[in-house]
Amino acid sequence: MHAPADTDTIAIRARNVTLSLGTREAPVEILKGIDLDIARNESIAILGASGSGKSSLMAVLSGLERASGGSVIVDGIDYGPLDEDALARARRGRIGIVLQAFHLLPTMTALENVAVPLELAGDPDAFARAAEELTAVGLGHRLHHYPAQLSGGEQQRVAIARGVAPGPTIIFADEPTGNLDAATGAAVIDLLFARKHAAGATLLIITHDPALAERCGRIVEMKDGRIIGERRL
Ligand SMILES: Nc1ncnc2c1ncn2[C@@H]1O[C@H](COP(=O)(O)OP(=O)(O)OP(=O)(O)O)[C@@H](O)[C@H]1O
Repeated sequence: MHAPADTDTIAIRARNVTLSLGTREAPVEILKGIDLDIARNESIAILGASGSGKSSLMAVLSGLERASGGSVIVDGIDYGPLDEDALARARRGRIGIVLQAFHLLPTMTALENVAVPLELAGDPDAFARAAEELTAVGLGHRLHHYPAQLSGGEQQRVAIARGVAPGPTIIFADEPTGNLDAATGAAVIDLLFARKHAAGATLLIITHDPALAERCGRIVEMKDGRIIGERRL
């Protein structure tokens, strides 16, 4: 495994990435040859209609799903030759994922939702670190509340704290404002960008909200498993 020369500037490099799911008899081609370079510290929005392949692309770039073809190099590490354990190690501490708030575990408090993944990753100060991160997203007074006791915006802030707490170099956010009203969504995005800047991380946001996409420095548009356009702001 060798690092390409431009590891210093490129966070993610995807080359001719394909993804086929479904069965062997009836494969469904979901990603159809994606080429994408994402620079370090960049903020990039992947915009596209429902079913265009945005979440699938995020899954492949974040190492949750393996590409069927092509190559994915993240932080200079080629995912291709890695076995499951090596891939999990490569993701740990490097990739932060902010999902929609409903993915919080309902039986755990806000603090536990953030701390337990840190603890599982071997952080000896998991609870202190989690409390710090929740305080940074304005939830220092809600540490022991369960998700059902929090508003939608507060739950999304817990999801941000959970994604950002391990100090990732790349943050992936899938529809982070999906279930929020416009004002709450804008506040959540302010917070996501603030945490991105504090961490000096690269940020990739999946959305079908053009207003959210405009907050990023670069917008890539997908349709039917392909990138069909891009613009820089
Ligand atoms: N496991 C699977 N098997 C077969 N097809 C799948 C599978 N997972 C996703 N798909 C299909 O792949 C396509 C892309 O899905 P994906 O979730 O990546 O789109 P998306 O752009 O993120 O959509 P949305 O905005 O609705 O979340 C869809 O047509 C979906 O039905």
